[in-house]
Amino acid sequence: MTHRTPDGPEPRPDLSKPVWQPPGTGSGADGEADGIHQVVESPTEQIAEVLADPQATTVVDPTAIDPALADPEAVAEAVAPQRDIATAEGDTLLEVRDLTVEFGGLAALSEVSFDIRRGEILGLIGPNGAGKTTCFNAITGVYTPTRGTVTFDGEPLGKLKRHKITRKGIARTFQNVRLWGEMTALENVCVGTDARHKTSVWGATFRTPRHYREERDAVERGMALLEFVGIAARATEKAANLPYGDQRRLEIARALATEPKLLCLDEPAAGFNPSEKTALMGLIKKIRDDGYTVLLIEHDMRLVMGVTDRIVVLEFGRKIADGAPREVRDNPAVIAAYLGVPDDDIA
Ligand SMILES: Nc1ncnc2c1ncn2[C@@H]1O[C@H](COP(=O)(O)OP(=O)(O)OP(=O)(O)O)[C@@H](O)[C@H]1O
Repeated sequence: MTHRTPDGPEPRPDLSKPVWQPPGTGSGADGEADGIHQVVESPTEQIAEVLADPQATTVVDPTAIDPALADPEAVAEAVAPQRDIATAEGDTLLEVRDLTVEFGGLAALSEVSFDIRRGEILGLIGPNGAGKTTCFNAITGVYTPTRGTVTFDGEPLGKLKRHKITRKGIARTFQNVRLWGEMTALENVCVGTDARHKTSVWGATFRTPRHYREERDAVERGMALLEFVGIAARATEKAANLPYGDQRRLEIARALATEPKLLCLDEPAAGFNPSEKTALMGLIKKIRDDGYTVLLIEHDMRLVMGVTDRIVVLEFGRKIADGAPREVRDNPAVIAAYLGVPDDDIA
């Protein structure tokens, strides 16, 4: 079976079967590969068994699969293996300068500049059509800016393609859920880890020891990620069968699987009820506390005010405010933009 990526026709590996083979059945012709099989231990084997079971679409007990998943600290460590950031927290991670995106004659984004600092949650807000998604798309390589620059971790992103930007450490979720519906939750997350794999096509074809090791690590980290976002019990459920809220969490887990330095969330709470929104706020803070930097587009002001460290406000493609949540909330231009006060009335 060929899986398609949400954005394009790139063929995906078939992960609907266990991602490795039992000892003695490997296609590797030499004993080396079998040697690797023999060091595969539970919990990985147990996860493989669960995945191999065609009836395994029900709730599983993650801690029965891997007792380490009961320890939140161990889970947090597995989710963010690089979280001891070499550069100090608070340094600039992403620099947007004079970013302009035009569609025909329409400027969806005009000369927008802001920074994202390491370890913060930055909110990007604004009324409908303000240019938030366009800004996201220009940062993540979906659109090529008409003018302006985006510098990430000290390097200009220029006209880099999306997958190269992902490899540099920017991951995102989309306004509309984009998952591989026929794949299980765990498989969706394991695909996210592909971005960090070093196995060559040759290595994958001939199933080298490194290939096995990477697949095994992907499954173990995948389970930790699902536990981290709160859906490990649904690991073996097809993504399409998950409740909507869990699908949103799965998207976040899959984005985290690429080990990003910056996680961009495009309206992650869209369609949530108030209690789901509160729970999501907790998750976003937990992600930040685990060492990630987060860029959050969100319509819900309460959520944005409650979770962000700083906020950038756009209106009609231009930045109208930038600051701490309280400053932004009290800014007359922001109030006018949201409440539709005539320009003349703005102090
Ligand atoms: N691919 C495109 N082609 C033409 N116009 C576009 C395109 N993408 C966005 N726009 C226009 O650019 C402007 C900004 O849209 P954008 O989606 O970035 O706003 P937004 O702040 O994310 O809005 P919303 O909150 O409704 O999602 C809008 O006028 C929109 O119609």
